[in-house]
Amino acid sequence: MPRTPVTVTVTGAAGQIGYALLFRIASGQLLGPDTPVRLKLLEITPALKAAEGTAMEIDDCAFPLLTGIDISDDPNVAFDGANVALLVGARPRTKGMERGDLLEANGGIFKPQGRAINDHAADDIKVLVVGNPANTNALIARAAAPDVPAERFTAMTRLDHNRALTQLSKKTGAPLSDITRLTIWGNHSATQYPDIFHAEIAGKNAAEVVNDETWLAEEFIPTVAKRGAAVIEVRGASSAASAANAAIDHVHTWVNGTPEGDWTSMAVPSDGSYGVPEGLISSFPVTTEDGAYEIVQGLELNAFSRTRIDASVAELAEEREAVRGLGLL
Ligand SMILES: NC(=O)C1=CN([C@@H]2O[C@H](COP(=O)(O)OP(=O)(O)OC[C@H]3O[C@@H](n4cnc5c(N)ncnc54)[C@H](O)[C@@H]3O)[C@@H](O)[C@H]2O)C=CC1
Ligand SMILES: O=C([O-])CC(=O)C(=O)O
Repeated sequence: MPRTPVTVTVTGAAGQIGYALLFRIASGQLLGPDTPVRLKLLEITPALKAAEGTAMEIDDCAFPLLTGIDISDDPNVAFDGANVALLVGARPRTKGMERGDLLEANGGIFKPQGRAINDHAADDIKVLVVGNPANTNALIARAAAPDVPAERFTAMTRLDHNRALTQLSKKTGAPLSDITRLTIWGNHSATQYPDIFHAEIAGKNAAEVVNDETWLAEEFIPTVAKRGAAVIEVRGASSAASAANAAIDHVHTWVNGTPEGDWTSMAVPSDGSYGVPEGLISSFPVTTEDGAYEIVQGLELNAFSRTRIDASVAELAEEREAVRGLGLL
């Protein structure tokens, strides 16, 4: 018997991430090969035609799992009945900007969308915020949705996680499949902290395998943290297909679970774990099972890690104050 379709709402559907994301969702890569999908696309009015063009192409793929596509410029319509919401629509940064520079331009998008999710989404709604500054935009959306459990609002640090996996694999020569328990802590910004002290390579401690503190501090961490800017510099536009890939990974893991013995990185509302003030949407190591996630508990943090996590969390607290000042919380 065919399963009930899952409604997936994607904002910014006509943008570059949207173009790399929608076909993969419709093909079953987001939720799995047995789950039919209904797509709902949200765009601003001037971009509706471009979204329609993308929808025509999706139709032309004849994806067996896709049961329909609706397009709207009204968040109340686009989030109606949504089980999964991917909030991608926002302005990307350009050369020379930090993601935090987008707070004012993009923050205003997420309050009405949070409200629309509150009023119209399905009871089991799961939200992933991709649009930058992702953590604080998720905070804004969450604050506008008081009837939705706070933990359903998450932001994306999976791209950072994937970037860190590849850098570690290149340094050690270990295959990606041997690397587990890597963590991105904090903000999706240049202050983020990619942590290999608890990571394992084929079961051995990754920091001990690397055994090179200079590489860790001067190459690995800045390369991962500034990778978005490096891509903008070289490509002339911000990461799109890799961001779409990470969004697929984030939701797929949330819905389908982390492998035994491993975890992933997700920015989620803090419950006070690891001294991160409650409510801030900060990246943590998380495990997932049956569509729910839990922050991994009990990791010991050395002074090197503690200082970096504190710096990134302090930035999140500053961003929260800034959007409070803008009347967005
Ligand atoms: N968290 C992460 O790891 C990453 C986040 N990003 C962020 O994702 C966002 C989107 O990036 P791109 O697709 O490259 O940008 P883009 O400019 O190609 O597309 C953005 C789309 O959003 C639409 N949009 C704007 N306001 C909207 C609203 N109120 N409702 C619905 N749609 C709206 C625009 O019309 C446009 O089609 C940017 O903020 C970018 O910085 C990008 C890469 C990674
Ligand atoms: O850096 C940017 O502006 C886009 C982004 O978030 C990333 O690539 O990580």
